[in-house]
Amino acid sequence: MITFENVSKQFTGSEGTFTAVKDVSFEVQKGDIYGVIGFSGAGKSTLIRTVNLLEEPSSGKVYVNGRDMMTLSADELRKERKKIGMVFQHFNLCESKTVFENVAIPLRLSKTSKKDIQPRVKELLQFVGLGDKSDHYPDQLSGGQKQRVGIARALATSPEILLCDEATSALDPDTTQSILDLLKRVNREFNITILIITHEMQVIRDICDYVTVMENGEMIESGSVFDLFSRPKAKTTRNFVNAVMQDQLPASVINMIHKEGKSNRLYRILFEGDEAGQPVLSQVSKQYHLDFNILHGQITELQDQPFGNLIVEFIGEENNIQQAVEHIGNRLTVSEVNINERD
Ligand SMILES: Nc1ncnc2c1ncn2[C@@H]1O[C@H](COP(=O)(O)OP(=O)(O)OP(=O)(O)O)[C@@H](O)[C@H]1O
Repeated sequence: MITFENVSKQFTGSEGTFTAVKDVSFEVQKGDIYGVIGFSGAGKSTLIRTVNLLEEPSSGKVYVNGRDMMTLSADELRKERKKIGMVFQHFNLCESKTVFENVAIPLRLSKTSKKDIQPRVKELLQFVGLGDKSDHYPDQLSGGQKQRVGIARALATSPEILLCDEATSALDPDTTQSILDLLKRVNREFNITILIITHEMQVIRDICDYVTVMENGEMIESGSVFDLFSRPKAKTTRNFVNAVMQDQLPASVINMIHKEGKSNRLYRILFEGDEAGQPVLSQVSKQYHLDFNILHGQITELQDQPFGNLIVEFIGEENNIQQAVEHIGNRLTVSEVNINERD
């Protein structure tokens, strides 16, 4: 649906040329929610803006529905842009217009007949939960409500793609969650493909199917959200994952282990899908006569599947521990944790 092929973008200013995006290639399939995560300045905004050519790539290509956006005539580009809605971090609402009029803007621009505008806007406001705010002005709304107006406006012309540029970054955690739930409904109910850029790993965890991690303009890691969370490779990715999954032992636990001077073995166990519901630890504990101590971790949901990441200490005979780990490894992902080398 959206293909980035070796996309690079340079900006030239008084201080010379700066490369904001370097050789980025990935594909967003129809119906997916695809996230791009990175710190400030990683090049995310520049990249997302190449999709509707708000920013022209310096080299490489961006295809939308198989069409190279750079080769379109002005008229064709206008038509393609109608199929791409955009949601912004700071909402970009027109403060002097009512909620109704803000949502109607794209309909008026696309010359929708007056009699069709009224029911369409009403339907959109109902969908985003603002059916009673039609005559309000933006300054009478909370941040979350403003973003709902922004989403309704982006959906007005029934786009196939929604681009979200840090759509939740200006919102508090509860409001973020409600906007993410709304974006998920947009995706599921209208089958709209969503490309979202963010610096918040929670956004990736909660709604995305696939993710690309960017750093200094480059893609450093890419894959399904499940794979990236369960097996992050790059250091930056691990830091992002750790921010929401707490998959590293906290210093207090490490200090406690050092203080006790115990040499028992610690293992990281990843539970995925159906396995997350199985009593694996109590089974091996009985079978191999071991005690176990869950030192850290959590069970959460990724892409609508349970996912657990636990750090467990086994206490017992070395031989039994080895057999238990082998047993667990036949069903789950298990690896030894060395507390002296933080991974
Ligand atoms: N029009 C421009 N002219 C010059 N430099 C630019 C321009 N737009 C972006 N940049 C630079 O390109 C780099 C990437 O910016 P970009 O906004 O794409 O990053 P980002 O990952 O979206 O970060 P943020 O979340 O802070 O916007 C930054 O160093 C920025 O200063």
